Amino acid sequence: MVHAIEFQNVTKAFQGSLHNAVDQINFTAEEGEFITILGSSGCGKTTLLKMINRLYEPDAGTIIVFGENISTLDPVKLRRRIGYVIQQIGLFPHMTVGDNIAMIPNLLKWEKEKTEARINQLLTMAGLAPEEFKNRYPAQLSGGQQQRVGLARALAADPKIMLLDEPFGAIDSITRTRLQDELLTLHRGMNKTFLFVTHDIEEAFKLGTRVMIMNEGHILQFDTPEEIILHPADGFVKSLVDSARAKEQFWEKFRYPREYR
Ligand SMILES: Nc1ncnc2c1ncn2[C@@H]1O[C@H](COP(=O)(O)OP(=O)(O)OP(=O)(O)O)[C@@H](O)[C@H]1O
Repeated sequence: MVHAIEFQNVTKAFQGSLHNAVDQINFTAEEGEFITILGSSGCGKTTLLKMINRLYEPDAGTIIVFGENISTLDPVKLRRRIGYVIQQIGLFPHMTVGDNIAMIPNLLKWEKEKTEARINQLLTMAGLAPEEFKNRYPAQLSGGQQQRVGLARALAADPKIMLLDEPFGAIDSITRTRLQDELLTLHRGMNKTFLFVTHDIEEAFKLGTRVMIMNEGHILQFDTPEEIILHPADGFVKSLVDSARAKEQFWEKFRYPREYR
């Protein structure tokens, strides 16, 4: 079976650090999964994600994406096949919303009409009327709208994998809840693999079909939210779950039918 993503004994250390940022990690992610990666600051979440699009190179181990060892691929071409959304959004301020979304299609030399249709489709999907938003500049958008455009841009060339690094971290909680719901709906309509980094346990359990819990460069548990709640792998995971389940909103995730999770 070809996995969407496979990590085989992957290790990454940064100079001057006492322990490995990511230490001998093994896991597989399948097509269509929504995986959330949860852990406290500095546990290696971002490092893990950035190795998938080769913004970081591992010191040891192998990463395989849809059957291909990514170390053998051209990093630039690999990145065009993988959507990437970060907290800081990274929209180009001097480019309109439409041009931001068209960035990868233009690099891939799509026909103008095809790109135009894709911009309209993605903006509509992101809840932004194309005629109203296409020609605006990022500074003329709210934070939540900018994040929607960031998502639309990452989806432009229809990547099979989406890497999302705390995309809603800087957004107020009301907008954040709405964006989470929209992202779930979006994911349901696509057969894409999402890897979503967060340090917010409620967000991780609400969004993830499986949750990867990390600590100090290791994966402590990687399972469905239900399994983690029922059978926490160790004391660390148990205390994490206990701290969250006391809060009412933790249970909101169960609004979502099981077959979608
Ligand atoms: N470019 C870098 N140079 C040196 N050390 C780094 C670099 N990037 C990350 N590290 C270190 O590697 C470890 C893991 O960092 P990483 O950014 O992956 O953590 P994280 O779990 O994403 O944290 P956060 O939630 O704070 O973003 C940390 O100890 C960090 O200080």
